[in-house]
Amino acid sequence: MVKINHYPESAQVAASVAEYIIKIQDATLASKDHFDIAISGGSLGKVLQAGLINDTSVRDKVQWGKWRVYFSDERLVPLDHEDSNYGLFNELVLKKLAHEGIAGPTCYTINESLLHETNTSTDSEIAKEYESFLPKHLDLILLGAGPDGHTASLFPGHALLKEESVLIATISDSPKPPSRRITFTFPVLRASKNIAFVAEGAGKAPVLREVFGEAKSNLPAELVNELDVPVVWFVNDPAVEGVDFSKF
Ligand SMILES: O=C(O)[C@H](O)[C@@H](O)[C@H](O)[C@H](O)COP(=O)(O)O
Repeated sequence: MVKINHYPESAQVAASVAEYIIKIQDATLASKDHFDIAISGGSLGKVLQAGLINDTSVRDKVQWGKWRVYFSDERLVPLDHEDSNYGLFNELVLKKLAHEGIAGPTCYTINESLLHETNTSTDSEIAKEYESFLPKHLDLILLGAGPDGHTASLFPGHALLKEESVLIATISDSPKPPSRRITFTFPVLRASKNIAFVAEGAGKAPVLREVFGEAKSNLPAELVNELDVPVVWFVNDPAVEGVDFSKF
């Protein structure tokens, strides 16, 4: 089941994403102690900062202390490196929360002690350890979509699209730098209770016309849409220019 929410302004996208997250957070916390949420890199950090922290009408509704935050993909660089997805979340969300005196979430990061700048022999240990952190079902996975249709670090035509034997895979040939990463595989996405995409900007329109088009594209973002999981897209109007919404 796929739903698309589109808005003229980025501020409206952020507000709508925040409202959606709070709804799932509240429904989740009504029956368990933690909210297991995965986030991605790219522009998502900015959206979360705008929607969940800067918007004071929402800020008090976020139960950060009960959040367990995972990363749908992570670049194999130190956590304070500018390419780190955790590093970005730290800069945009965690530091901002600390500055506001708000206690932050529990974050699951890659084990930096296993990271070597040039030697990739321990990358699979990093993936294996990260896999051990994952709950059976995430409550929500927030994804981005690249202009090539990739999501997390699952790239078009890559063998990892068919990976079923591990939950976290290593990738050493990512077409988008940096080339060494770990990523959720489809079994994790398939087991999630909810999935949402956030995609903004005219640069996304050509690929979203393919993802939502009549002809099957087999692009990773389209393969996520086809899962038996509720999938909601949050986009601004330029990102979906020319997209045919009739079947959604
Ligand atoms: O680590 C990564 O490369 C990101 O997780 C990636 O999958 C991102 O979500 C998309 O490329 C969309 O990026 P934007 O949000 O910047 O468009």
